Formats: sequence, structure tokens, C-alpha cells
Amino acid sequence: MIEVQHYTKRFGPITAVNDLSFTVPPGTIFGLLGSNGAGKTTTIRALVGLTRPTSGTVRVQGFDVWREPVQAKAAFGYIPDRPYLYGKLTARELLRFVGQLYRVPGVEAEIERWLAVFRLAEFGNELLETYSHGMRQKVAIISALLPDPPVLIVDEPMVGLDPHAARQVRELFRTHADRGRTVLLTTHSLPLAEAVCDRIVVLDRGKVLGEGTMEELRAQTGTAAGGVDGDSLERIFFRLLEEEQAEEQKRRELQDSAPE
Ligand SMILES: Nc1ncnc2c1ncn2[C@@H]1O[C@H](COP(=O)(O)OP(=O)(O)OP(=O)(O)O)[C@@H](O)[C@H]1O
Repeated sequence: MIEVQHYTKRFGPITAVNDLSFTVPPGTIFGLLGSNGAGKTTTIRALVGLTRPTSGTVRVQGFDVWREPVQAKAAFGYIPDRPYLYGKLTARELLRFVGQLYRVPGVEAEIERWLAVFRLAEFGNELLETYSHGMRQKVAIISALLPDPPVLIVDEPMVGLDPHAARQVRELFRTHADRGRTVLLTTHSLPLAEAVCDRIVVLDRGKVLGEGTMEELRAQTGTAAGGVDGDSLERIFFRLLEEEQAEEQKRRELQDSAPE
């Protein structure tokens, strides 16, 4: 379970996220979408305790990430978009280290199972600094999943993965959620979000433009009728952005016409 309530983050004059609220119940895959600079990574960084909210609260499994960081951090796995891995360790050494930190039962067998899933078993004793970007991404994914966390938080999961691994990761997220766990991901891939997410929030410049299931977003944007892109998430996404731009234009005109 993830609960974000009135989360706002400012960097000096820039409001990166403005009054964001959403809840992700267990069993759900939740997608955080938005253009560049929309505030997705800032939200993820708050969820994993890397940045302090200017105001509002962020809870994971009921624990406030800033007030109860140890309990909150024990409850989630995090896959960053650019994972940092200790280059002087082998994949097996790193995964053993993670397994011991989280006291994973039967850790050796679990590590071998995961390495086999991602076709990394034969490279498991090589130093991570020799791994390709995609191989490192796979090790980061295994590190997050090894403790079988109740909550999985993922920033741009598919970058650098080959098509086979990308499909596997999609299926892993689905399985994880279907086992009653919570998955939150950000992505620029609208087809991916449409294929895997149960609920979606669309952000733009720190503001929420829309939130809900695909059905709810279709209803909100009136995009259920056919057309070239049909009722795809791409169509919904651009409709939300167009509506926001029209609103902003109206606000500017009102401001300009207001008496001094
Ligand atoms: N440490 C920081 N200092 C100042 N401004 C920041 C900082 N981190 C983020 N921002 C600003 O906050 C806004 C949101 O950035 P964020 O990285 O959350 O966007 P994003 O949705 O993840 O974008 P992208 O899709 O490009 O990764 C941007 O205007 C960015 O410049």
C-alpha cells in the first residue's frame, strides 16, 4: 500500500510537484506518467526517502517515509532508472549481500533461481563493472525483488532491456501485484503503461491532469470514440495535455484583461 497525501515539493522558485494525492492499494500496478520535468522522479524520490517533502505526507505500508524511515524502507524494493551497483562485487556477491540485509530465507537457491530467470547464471561470478547496461539493470531488478517486498517502486523499468527481458519484467510486475503486492512505476512508454497498469496518474509540470483506470480516463477525456488511435492511452494523454494548455491560455487571457 502506498499513500501520498497533498505532497508538494519546491526547489527554490520551482514547484516540481504541487498537491499530489493518490493511493495504491495492494494487488495494483499504478503508473505515474508525464512529460519531461512533470515531477515523476521527484515523487519517486520522496517515496523512497531520498528527498524530503516541502509539505504533505508519503506513506509506504502505513509508515511515514520521513518519520519512520527504517520500517518504510524495509517494506519496499526500489529499482532506480540509473542503478548504482558496486562494480567491484560480482552479481552473486551483491545479491548475497542484499539477501543477508533483508534476511531472505533460502537465499542461495533464490539467487540461483533469479539469475537463471534473467539468463545471468553464467556471468554471476563476473565483476559488475564488466556488465553491460542491460545486465546491470537486470541485477538491479533482482536486488529489488529478492526480498519479495510488499511494495515495489520502479523508475523507468524497461530502459536498456532487450525485448525478451522487457516482457519478462512486465510479467513479473503482474505476478507480484497478483500476489497481493503493490507496484508503482513511472514510464514514458504509453503502450507499456496501458498494457500493465491498473490505474494511472498523468502529471504535467507538477500538477495532476487526470487519474484513474483506463475506463475512467476515457470517460474524463471523452476519448472513447474510434479515430486513428482509437481510445488508446496515447490519445487520452494528449487530450489531457491539450485541455491543460487551453485552461492555461484562458487563465493568461483573464489575467491580461484584469484591471490594474
Ligand atoms: N534537485 C533539484 N533541484 C532543482 N530543481 C529540480 C531538482 N530535481 C528536480 N527539479 C525540477 O523539478 C521538476 C520535475 O523534475 P523531475 O525530475 O521530477 O521530472 P520527471 O517527470 O522525472 O522528468 P523526466 O521524464 O524528464 O525524467 C523539473 O522542473 C526539474 O528541473
